[in-house]
Amino acid sequence: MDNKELLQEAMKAYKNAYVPYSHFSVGAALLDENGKVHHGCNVENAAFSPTNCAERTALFRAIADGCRPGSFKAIAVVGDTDEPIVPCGVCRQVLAELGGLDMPVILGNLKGDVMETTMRELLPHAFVPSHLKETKS
Ligand SMILES: O=c1ccn([C@H]2C[C@H](O)[C@@H](CO)O2)c(=O)[nH]1
Ligand SMILES: [Zn+2]
Repeated sequence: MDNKELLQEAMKAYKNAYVPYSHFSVGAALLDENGKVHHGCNVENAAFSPTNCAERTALFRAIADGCRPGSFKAIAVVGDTDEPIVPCGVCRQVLAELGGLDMPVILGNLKGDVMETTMRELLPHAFVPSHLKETKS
C-alpha cells in the first residue's frame, strides 16, 4: 500500500469523526506489518478533555487488536487544514512510543497537499520507555 492509498484510507475514517463541539474532523489510517489498516477518527466528548484524537484512536485500536509497539509500517492522517495536518503534542508522545521514532508519518489535507515525515523529526529528544530504565532503585 503506497502513501496515497493510505491517505485514502484515512479519508474513510475522517468521515466517521464524532465532532459535535469542534466540527473539526480528523481521520487516521495505521498500516501494520501484515498490511492490515487500522482506522481512527477523533471522538469528542461534552466534558472536552476525554476527547480522543484520530491518531490515538488508530494506535489504541491496533494495540487492542494485538499489534505490538514498533511493528507498524506507517500512519497517514488527514484534516481540513490549509497545510497538511500535524499531530498534537499528546499524540506525538503516543506515536513516539507505539509507532517508534522512525515510523513514516504521512500528513495530508482535503486539498491533496502531502508532507511525509517521521516521529524523530516531529518530536525531537522524545521521552521514550528506555529512559525509565536509567533510574536505578
Ligand atoms: O492531529 C490532530 C489534531 C486535532 N485532532 C482533533 C482533536 C479535536 O477533536 C479536534 C480539534 O482539536 O481535532 C485530531 O484528532 N488530530
Ligand atoms: Zn492528538
